[in-house]
Amino acid sequence: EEQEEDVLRELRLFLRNVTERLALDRRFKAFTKPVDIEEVPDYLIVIRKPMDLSTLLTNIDEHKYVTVSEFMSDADLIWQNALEYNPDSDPMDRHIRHRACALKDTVRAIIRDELDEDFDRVCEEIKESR
Ligand SMILES: CC(=O)c1nc(NC(=O)[C@H]2CNCCN2)sc1-c1cc(O)cc(O)c1
Repeated sequence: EEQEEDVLRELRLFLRNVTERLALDRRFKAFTKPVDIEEVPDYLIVIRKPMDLSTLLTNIDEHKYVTVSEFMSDADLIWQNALEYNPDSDPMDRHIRHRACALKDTVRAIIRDELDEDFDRVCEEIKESR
């Protein structure tokens, strides 16, 4: 009902704010847009579920997420994919892995510091009721 839509609207505002802050962070430039398959032709062979910060924003606007946990599953794909695609000792691989780990830690720190656990519980209850 109306109260549920108010909660989900507030969730979308929170998730957009988090995602936009990540997209403004220069460390995460490589994660802001889908990997360009022209530039990186083997990417889709290695990475089955591509994800990036602009796609997270599109998903938010399309009401894909009812809980923070669902959002986190997609957000985690970004750094997990980067670690998987860049496993080598190559300096570029190490550079991307370092940024992927920074993204993982930053997302978790923001959620820990800024997500109210009672609000999260209400979202989880809406999800279970659907
Ligand atoms: C996001 C990601 O996972 C990514 N990984 C890369 N790895 C490499 O280039 C390594 C792979 N091993 C051999 C030596 N090169 S480049 C790259 C990337 C960076 C951007 O600025 C935009 C973009 O779309 C993708």
